[in-house]
Amino acid sequence: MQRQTLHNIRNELAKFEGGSVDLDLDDETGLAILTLNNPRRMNSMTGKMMVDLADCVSELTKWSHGKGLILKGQGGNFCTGGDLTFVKKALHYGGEMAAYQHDTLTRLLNLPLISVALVQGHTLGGGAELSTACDYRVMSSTAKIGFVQMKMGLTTAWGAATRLTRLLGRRKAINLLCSAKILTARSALSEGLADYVIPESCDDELQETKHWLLTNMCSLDPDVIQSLKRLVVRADLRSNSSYAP
Ligand SMILES: CCCC(=O)SCCNC(=O)CCNC(=O)[C@H](O)C(C)(C)COP(=O)(O)OP(=O)(O)OC[C@H]1O[C@@H](n2cnc3c(N)ncnc32)[C@H](O)[C@@H]1OP(=O)(O)O
Repeated sequence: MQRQTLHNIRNELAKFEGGSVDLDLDDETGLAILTLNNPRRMNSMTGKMMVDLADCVSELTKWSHGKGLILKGQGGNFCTGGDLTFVKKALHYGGEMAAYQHDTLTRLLNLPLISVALVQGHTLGGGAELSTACDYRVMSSTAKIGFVQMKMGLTTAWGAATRLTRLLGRRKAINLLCSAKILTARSALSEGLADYVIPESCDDELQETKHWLLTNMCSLDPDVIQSLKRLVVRADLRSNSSYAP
């Protein structure tokens, strides 16, 4: 999509205020924390949050010290999708909103950083879609995740049908999308949607996720990690021509 068109959509989305998306970069560990911050509405996304997320992703592309990224929600839930008060007001703008999110989430997935969604509490609809824009999903033992859009008569609009099919294959993707079932962390792990379930006894899930990422995949130099991730992205893009919604 043309930059000018995205710029115009951005100006419209920015009018729908509420919440924020906050970025914290730690040069020492090489880990960035990206926080969806609208806890009163379970971190569901307003137009302004979509714009914030796009800006954070742009900032992350320039972070030379970076190795990994953790995407999380504030206050115990990951994200329950679009903020329904905003979505109802912006229904006429659904196509543009989808195109904007699609561009941002493709850029997020293709960042030269190893990304993990820390899935806690409720992760529904667009929230489940967001989690698939990370390389990995670490889940709290009590978290639940579901692509529930079809219950509202909607399809996935933020690119998850494509990403889920790549992750799990056609049969599982169709099953999750068309049943709208909500998976526990254990079921998500056995389906291959989650990569690690944090033990119930853990009292600091963010710290545990940082440890999981640093010890498993981010122990090397940032230059090496960024180069390897770029190679994987290039290989992926070569074998699949586009990320459609
Ligand atoms: C545009 C992309 C496609 C989409 O993402 S469509 C949206 C898909 N998401 C959903 O359908 C989730 C809607 N929410 C729910 O079903 C329930 O809130 C949920 C997550 C099961 C939690 O239930 P409970 O534990 O009983 O809590 P609750 O309902 O009282 O929620 C607490 C407060 O959070 C609010 N909330 C949760 N999800 C929201 C959303 N997506 N948009 C706007 N507000 C949302 C909810 O309205 C409530 O606020 P309040 O206390 O009534 O002011």
